[in-house]
Amino acid sequence: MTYTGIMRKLHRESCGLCRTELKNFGVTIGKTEILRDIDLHIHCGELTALVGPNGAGKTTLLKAILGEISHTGELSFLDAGDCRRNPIVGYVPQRLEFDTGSPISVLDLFAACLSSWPVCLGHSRRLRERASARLASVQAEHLLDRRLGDLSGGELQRVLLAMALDPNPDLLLLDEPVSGVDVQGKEIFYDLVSNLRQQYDLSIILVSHDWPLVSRYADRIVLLDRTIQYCGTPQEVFSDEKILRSYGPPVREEIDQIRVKPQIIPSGEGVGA
Ligand SMILES: Nc1ncnc2c1ncn2[C@@H]1O[C@H](COP(=O)(O)OP(=O)(O)OP(=O)(O)O)[C@@H](O)[C@H]1O
Repeated sequence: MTYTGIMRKLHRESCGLCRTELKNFGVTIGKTEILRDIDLHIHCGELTALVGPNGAGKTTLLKAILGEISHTGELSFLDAGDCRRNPIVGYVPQRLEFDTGSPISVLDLFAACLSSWPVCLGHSRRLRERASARLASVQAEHLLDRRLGDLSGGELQRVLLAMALDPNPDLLLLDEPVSGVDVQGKEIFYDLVSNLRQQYDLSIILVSHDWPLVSRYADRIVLLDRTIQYCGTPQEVFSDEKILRSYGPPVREEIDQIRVKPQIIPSGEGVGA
């Protein structure tokens, strides 16, 4: 195979070799230990759903991976050539806080993040093309000149997703990215994420309380409560009576519904946490 052929394979299909590794990872804030003993491999082309009760430490884990708060243990990215380095991390927050009456456009937002040139002095053609291409990858090119405050919840999250893909991340973090969005908007968003995972061979961690969506889109589920309680495919999680028992009545009901109307799409076998 030629070099170009290999590169195309690495970048367009899941090579299964690249991974972000968390080893003996923990977070302590003040005297409070919030996370401990997290050992996790997140492979390329894989969507890992992070599920757990309120206060389990899900957001804290994402913040520590992003470097917003300090952690103990190791975080590294291993590429297909076995080179270890810090991962490039993309992040889509639950929501973006901004003044909805502000005249700022989607292009202005890209400009503020991608360039040091003052937004009020206009945008270069190059920046416009770059933002446009990123938006096209999430089917949102038409939103480029729209005012941020005029976007629907689903459209805004797609814009944030496009921004999280620039530069190409090794690991994409999604923190309940569509919690306030209607069912159709949610499906559009997750279909996109699922396609991007394959197209760009992305590793993704998705925090969600939405069991039906998780069962449909995740390759792997990590149950977190201060540390990893369980790690397995959706099929393994939903067929483990012990796990179902320990996840309380509300979750149990949702899971029972999923089992009555199965939505699980079989995925790869490896769960190697
Ligand atoms: N800066 C902080 N100082 C002290 N404790 C904190 C701090 N930030 C978070 N915590 C605590 O850490 C625990 C985990 O919080 P975190 O927000 O990560 O949970 P979560 O799993 O994301 O919860 P939820 O599902 O409700 O969003 C909580 O008990 C929270 O009160």
